[in-house]
Amino acid sequence: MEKIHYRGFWRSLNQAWRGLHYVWKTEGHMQFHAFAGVLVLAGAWWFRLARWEWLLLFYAIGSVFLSEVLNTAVELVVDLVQPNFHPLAGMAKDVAAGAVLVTVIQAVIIGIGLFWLPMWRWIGG
Ligand SMILES: Nc1ncnc2c1ncn2[C@@H]1O[C@H](COP(=O)(O)OP(=O)(O)OP(=O)(O)O)[C@@H](O)[C@H]1O
Repeated sequence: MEKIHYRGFWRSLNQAWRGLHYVWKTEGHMQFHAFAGVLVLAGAWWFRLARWEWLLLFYAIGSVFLSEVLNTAVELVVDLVQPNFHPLAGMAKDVAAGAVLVTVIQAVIIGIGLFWLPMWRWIGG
């Protein structure tokens, strides 16, 4: 019984990983978000941000990744159920894209809030 649970766990993990791999391969935006995330974390290291600031950045970056993954899932389902043009299909995709925009705006606001002071000091302001 335990063994079946164990196998189920690894299979689920493998399926989730396959989903993430699909998003990475097919969504150029995801690669851009990852690149931006790495830059932001490098900035956090450079400016020696506090631990709580790192946590906030991870939260912001994770939110963007999460919304992009869910957006891709919505696009796939919409294309599956409505491959032809339909206003509702388009709106469903637009709404899902709106979720990504919300998290990106949130991340930008968090980034500005955390970085403006260290950057201001760094440029000698
Ligand atoms: N079946 C459809 N019916 C009507 N409009 C659609 C349909 N599919 C897509 N659209 C419109 O085209 C836009 C782009 O859809 P598409 O599937 O190309 O997403 P995408 O450009 O790949 O998005 P992303 O860049 O986030 O991956 C949607 O936001 C929607 O407005």
